[in-house]
Amino acid sequence: MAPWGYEKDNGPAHWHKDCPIANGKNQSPIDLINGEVKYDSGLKPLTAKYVPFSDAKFLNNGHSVQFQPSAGNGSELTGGPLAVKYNFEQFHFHWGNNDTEGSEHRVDGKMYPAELHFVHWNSTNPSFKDAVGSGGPNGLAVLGFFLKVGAENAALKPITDLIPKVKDAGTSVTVPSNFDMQAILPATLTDYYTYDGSLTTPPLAECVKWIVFKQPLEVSAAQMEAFRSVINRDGKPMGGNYRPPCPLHDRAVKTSFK
Ligand SMILES: NS(=O)(=O)c1c(F)cccc1F
Ligand SMILES: [Zn+2]
Repeated sequence: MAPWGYEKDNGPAHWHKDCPIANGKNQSPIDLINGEVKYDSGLKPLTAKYVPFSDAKFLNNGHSVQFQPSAGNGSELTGGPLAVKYNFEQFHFHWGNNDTEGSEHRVDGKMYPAELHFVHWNSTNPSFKDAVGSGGPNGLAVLGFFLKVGAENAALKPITDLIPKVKDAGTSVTVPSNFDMQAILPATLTDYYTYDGSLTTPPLAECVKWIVFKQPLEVSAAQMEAFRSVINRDGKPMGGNYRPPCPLHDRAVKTSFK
């Protein structure tokens, strides 16, 4: 099989051949159906403490554009449904070729134009890779933010301004050290959905505590167009790099809000 992607010949319907867990019972993303979620008053806000990175790259890996520090720097996530501290690993995006599609998670069947994932790994493991393979839903904690078109996002502008420099697959650029990742996040990380799931790309490991925020972030139309100019490994627009929703099976989706 050609390396996995999102085209007809290598897209989500093919992934099960190399990753049989694709048909597992804890797969992501899912459709977050408000009539089926359950409020949990024990779910407190998340706390993200992000320290500016002196050496980080922004890269086009052929299926997303990704902010990737060269090493950890004490940036961490705690609180919410998490029992321990999680180390920041990377953030990346999924988006569509028009404003009616692009997000991985959906809310009552509605897709947003894009979704931003902040990936963290359980600090009781020696590395990100070990956390992915650690078994069970506590290896990674991924924060999901929906993006909708509106005002320009000043916190994301240093990143979206770099997109033209990573238009082609396999290219990367150094991110200025004064980039303030913390500024991307809302001041309080309160209203979210949380459930046990998987990576949404191969290897699709069922190792993720998903935390998807109810309130979308805004980006400008120009910032959305920047994403839509990115090219994938086959020389086609990368837009459409989202997996469709997977069956919930007997999982519960909890909310921190009523
Ligand atoms: N999309 S996702 O956030 O599940 C994800 C990860 F967490 C880790 C690696 C790749 C990837 F795509
Ligand atoms: Zn993702």
